Amino acid sequence: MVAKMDANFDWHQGSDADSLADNLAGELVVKLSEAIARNGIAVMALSGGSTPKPLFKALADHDVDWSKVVITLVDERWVPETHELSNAAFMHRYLLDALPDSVRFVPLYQPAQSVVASYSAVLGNYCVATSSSMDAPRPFDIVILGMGGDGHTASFFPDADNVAELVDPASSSLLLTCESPTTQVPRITWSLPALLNTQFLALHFTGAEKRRVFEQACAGTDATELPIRSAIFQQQIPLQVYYAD
Ligand SMILES: O=C1O[C@H](COP(=O)(O)O)[C@@H](O)[C@H](O)[C@H]1O
Repeated sequence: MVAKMDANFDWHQGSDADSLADNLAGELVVKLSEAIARNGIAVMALSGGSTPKPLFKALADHDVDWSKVVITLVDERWVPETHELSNAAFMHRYLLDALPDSVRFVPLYQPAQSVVASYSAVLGNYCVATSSSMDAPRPFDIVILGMGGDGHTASFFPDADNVAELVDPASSSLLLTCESPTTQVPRITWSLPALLNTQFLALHFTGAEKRRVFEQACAGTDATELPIRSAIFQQQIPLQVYYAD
């Protein structure tokens, strides 16, 4: 008999989206400083979409040694930065452009390559930025996930052909591709094992509609149906849920 795994999360409720973002940004600054003190470097994977806008703005106001911070994306749409769907462009607009030039950013989109062919280039850039080797890339210190109304997180979409692989905690890949009827363009995403290999894992979302999706996710266990379950039902690292109505 397979034992039923419990949901593994702590709930942090904000009074509104802005104060939630301020609280989470304050926590991230502590985690960044701890990682820098421990390793001389802090590595943070952040989500795109629209929810993180106030978080990015709040984060940029903090005094951190940004020259010791490496930032990458949890996932990306396979489009250049000039495209309106680019998560990298979103991150530049609301975070990177407000930080000192010394901060290191590892984008996931590689011009002039197919998404699958880009894995080793992305990983290579990540390893150079984090002073680690391709055999043992440095784990993340911080991962901030988002969630869509369909229960997707990262680019783990429920209607993707490869959804079982996307939510597989034993996947041997660090990067994966996602194509589905709802994604508009192909996507690249860090895999579930890569994202769970972190010191701090948070899920940041707002609004009653998404809260219902989260509650529905907690009530079942099939992660191919609601991929956010892959972050809720795992025993590697407690998920810190940051929510406001
Ligand atoms: O497509 C994406 O959507 C999710 C959630 O986005 P939001 O606009 O509803 O906040 C995001 O977490 C993911 O990184 C992004 O690529």
